[in-house]
Amino acid sequence: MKVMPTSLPGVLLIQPRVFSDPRGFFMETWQAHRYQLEGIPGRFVQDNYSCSTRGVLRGLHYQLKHPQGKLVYVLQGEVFDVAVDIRQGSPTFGHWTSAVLSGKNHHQLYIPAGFAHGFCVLSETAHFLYKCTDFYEPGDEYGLRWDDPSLGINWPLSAPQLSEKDGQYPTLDSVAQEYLPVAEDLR
Ligand SMILES: Cc1cn([C@H]2C[C@H](O)[C@@H](COP(=O)(O)OP(=O)(O)O[C@H]3O[C@H](C)C(=O)[C@H](O)[C@H]3O)O2)c(=O)[nH]c1=O
Repeated sequence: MKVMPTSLPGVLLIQPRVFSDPRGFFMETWQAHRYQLEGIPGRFVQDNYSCSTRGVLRGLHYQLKHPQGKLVYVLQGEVFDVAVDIRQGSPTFGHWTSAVLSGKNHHQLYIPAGFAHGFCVLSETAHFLYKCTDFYEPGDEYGLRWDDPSLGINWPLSAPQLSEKDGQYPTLDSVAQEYLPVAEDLR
């Protein structure tokens, strides 16, 4: 397994070891000890699975009371995945990083708690799995506009299919500080 830093400290790109043979392939998608050695927490409490069609964009979402760290990957299809540092006081506040995750490259992205997360689908369908470090709390869902000009994310599409909720989120510069997570080491 190879783990590489990204332009955002704490956000890690993981290339798990894949064992291919004439039957197909085998890979471990998570292993607490090995991932903890690479700085990825061993405490995931919830797995999520979403399926989306080409052109769908889910995000940019974050939580406040129960901020979720996420280990995200694609079983089938291809997505452009984005993490945005929105932690108050962070030196990389307002910066973003991205990775193309697919059922072919098997890459994973670890996104720490306190970051906004989203992805758009580049294939006919994308089966998206992720592990979360905290539980989902219906009243604890917040988000930012996918096309926030102050973020300048280079999405590889221009007219995504959004949920009604995702189409109404504010820009980062219009969100009051108390509605933004605090960097854990600054708590
Ligand atoms: C996230 C979540 C949702 N739900 C229910 C709530 C809704 O009735 C339905 C769809 O939820 P939503 O439209 O928020 O799903 P996504 O747009 O995929 O949201 C996710 O998308 C981005 C990319 C993320 O990183 C977050 O995990 C999450 O915000 O599932 C649950 O029951 N449990 C959950 O953990």
